[in-house]
Formats: sequence, structure tokens, C-alpha cells
Amino acid sequence: MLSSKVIGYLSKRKCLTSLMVLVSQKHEMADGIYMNLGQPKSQIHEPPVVSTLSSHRFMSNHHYTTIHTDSITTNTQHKLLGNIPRFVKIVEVGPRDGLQNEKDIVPTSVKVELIKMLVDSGLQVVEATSFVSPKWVPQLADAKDVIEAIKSVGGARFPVLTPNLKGLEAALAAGVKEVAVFAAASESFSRSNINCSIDESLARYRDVTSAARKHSIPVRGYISCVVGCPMEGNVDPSKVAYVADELYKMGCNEISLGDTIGVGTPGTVVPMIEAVKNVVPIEKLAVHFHDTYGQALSNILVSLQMGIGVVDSSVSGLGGCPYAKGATGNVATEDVVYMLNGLGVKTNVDLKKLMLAGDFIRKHLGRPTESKAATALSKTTLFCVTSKL
Ligand SMILES: CC(C)(COP(=O)([O-])OP(=O)([O-])OC[C@H]1O[C@@H](n2cnc3c(N)ncnc32)[C@H](O)[C@@H]1OP(=O)([O-])[O-])[C@@H](O)C(=O)NCCC(=O)NCCSC(=O)C[C@@](C)(O)CC(=O)[O-]
Repeated sequence: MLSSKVIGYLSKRKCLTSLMVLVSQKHEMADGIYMNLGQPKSQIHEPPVVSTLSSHRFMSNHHYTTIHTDSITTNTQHKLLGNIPRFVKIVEVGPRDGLQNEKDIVPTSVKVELIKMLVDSGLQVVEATSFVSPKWVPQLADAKDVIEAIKSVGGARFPVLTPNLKGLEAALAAGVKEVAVFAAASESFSRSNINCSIDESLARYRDVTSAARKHSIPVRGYISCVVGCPMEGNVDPSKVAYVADELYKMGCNEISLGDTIGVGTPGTVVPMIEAVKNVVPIEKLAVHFHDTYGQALSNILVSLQMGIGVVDSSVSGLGGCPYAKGATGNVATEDVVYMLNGLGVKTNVDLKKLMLAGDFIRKHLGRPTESKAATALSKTTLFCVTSKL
């Protein structure tokens, strides 16, 4: 309930509309949409009204960065921002990379609902699942059912991971239209992730890409451990360039550079991209950062400044790799969209709808979001009358 003091304050400031928004959004809160998920309703602490009102006055000045506006594109005239593409394609990897490491099996229906919500937010590429050995990744054993359930969902592409011909055949039989293979720049990681050496994996992927070509199926190539490996430490950029070159030559249409354990900084990411762009055109590259050390957004920014226009991310920062102990989730899609909006870069993603998808899956998992932007916005949007997010 709102106290009469607060109602008086709001109407005095001619904020009756804001009051109505407040009331209607309180109802949304009660339904759990903006709640700190995983906490029972009774434990949710509502912020004290007075301090929140003052933060409203403060925050409303800052909300312009949550939507893309063409006026902000003038920023790109600045020499530091000049190379940043006007449009960035976000590859949402939450349903695959985000969930593959979850111990408790997430029901197929929850995965499907998550994918639908992500598509509804405007994301045009949502990596849906993997056709890998269910003994290695039990969480994604329902790959065929997930694909079946999203067949009728339009407006987005749903690539899947395929580690070998067996995976490709299963994916094709399920009706998949795009696949991805995944190699590593570190021998030890390759062995622990896919049970073979880098060169053995590349030989397998030649078979996969050649079979995919016959079906006109595009293949993305991932490279893990592009700056650091949990077993071998620092990874030399030349090793990444070698694998990138091989993947590109075998026909991968996009190469995603993965900092699997999130140890990179701009200091290691820039030389790595420099080495790779000598062998693969920059427009064919994507970046894939985990946020273990909180470096993902700065790494994305330098990648954009170098001309990369494809960014992988995971809603609410879900994720971690089963074969990279200690690695946390991917950079949160909400944080990426917030930054890109602030830079005036188009993504076609509706941040508010994206946050609903994040809330939905976090509620299911019983853990709060890892997204800083979603956390901050969910506390403040309640009072931001004019914010369209
Ligand atoms: C590659 C293999 C299959 C080799 O696994 P293996 O044990 O060496 O292979 P195998 O050929 O001996 O097969 C073993 C069993 O798996 C079955 N099998 C074999 N292939 C498939 C398949 N495609 N689908 C379903 N089943 C399969 C095969 O039929 C057999 O079954 P069994 O006879 O014992 O009953 C295994 O190691 C594997 O599935 N690994 C997956 C690992 C994985 O998914 N890791 C996470 C994704 S990578 C990642 O997250 C990084 C990335 C991409 O996000 C970027 C980044 O962050 O850096």
C-alpha cells in the first residue's frame, strides 16, 4: 500500500501519471516480474519509498541510454567510437551455453518458453541447444524435442552445436537449419571438452562442414580459450589464428572467438584479434566473452572498436562451461544491449522484454540475475515514468 503522504507528494509534483504507473507496476512486481528471483515473496525487501523517490529523480536523467536513439549515433563521430558498427548482431547463447552447465535438468518446456521470450525481445539469432553426447552433457539431451517445439517460432534463426557427423545428422533429422562446430586454441582444453586433439577436431569438422555444405547449411566455428586456458594458462595469439584460419578455410561462415574462462583484458584481446584478422576478414568474426573477471564489456568495446560487429551473450549472464571449472557465465545480454544503446548502436532488441526473459529463467533456476543493467533497471524502472527501456 502507498501511504497518503506519498500520494500527496506525488500529486503535489503533478506526478499522478507516475503514481498510476507505479501502482500498475507494483502489480507486475507482485506477479514476480521484477522480483529478485529465487527469493520467496515474503523475503523481498521493498526499498524505502522516500530514498527511492530521490533515486528516481537521479536515475531518470540516465535512462536515455536504455533505448537506442538515432541522436546518440552522433557519438560515433568521435575518433574513439568511429569504427564501431552502426548495427551489432547479438547471438544469444543462453539456452545452450547458459544452460548446458546446470546440474538440475531444466524441463524442455521451460527451455522452449525461454527461447520464445528471447525471440519476442527481438533477438534474431538464438542458439537453441547442442546435439552432443548426452553422457557428456546430460542437460541438453532433449535437443530434438527443443527443436521440434520451436519449429513454428518465426523471426529468428536457431543454430545448434554439432561436435561430429553424428551430431550433424541428428540435427538435420530434427530440422535444424544452421549448426556450429567448436574447436579450441589449447590442446588440453580440446581434449577435456571434446576428447581429441586440435588437429583431430579440425579433421572431424572438415567432414561436418563438407556434409553441411551439401545441405546448404551454414556452419559457425567456435574457438575456445582464445586468450587463456584453465590448464595451460596464457594462449598465444598465433595458436588462435591457426585454428581460425583452418575453420575459415573449411567453410565456416563466421568464427566466434571465445574467452571461455573470462580471463582476457583488452591487453590480451587486442593482440589476439589482430592476429586472427590477418587470416579471417574482420566481418566474419564474432566475440564470445565470459565475465569471470568482470572484463567482458571492456573486451567487447575494444572488439567493436576494431570493427567486429557480432557479439555473443547470454540472457542474465547464464552459463559456464562444464569442462572449464571456475568459469562463470557469459556476459549478460542485458548489459551488452544497455552498452550498445548508450553507444547509439542498433540491435533491434527490446531491453524490457529481454529482462522479462531473464527474470523468467532466473525464477526457474532460483538464482538472481548476473546482469548489472537488469539489476539496476529493475530497481529503478518502477519510478521512471517516461522510460521506455
Ligand atoms: C565430442 C564427443 C561426442 C566425443 O565423445 P567421445 O566419448 O570421445 O566419442 P565417441 O565417438 O567415442 O562416442 C561416445 C558415445 O557418445 C555418443 N555420441 C557421440 N557423438 C554424439 C552426438 N553428437 N550426439 C549424441 N551422441 C553422441 C556415441 O554414440 C557413443 O555412445 P555409446 O556407444 O557409448 O552409447 C563428446 O566429447 C561430446 O559430446 N562433447 C561435448 C562437449 C560440449 O558440449 N561442451 C560444451 C560446448 S563447447 C563450449 O561451451 C565452448 C563455447 C562453444 O561456448 C565457446 C567458449 O565459451 O569458449
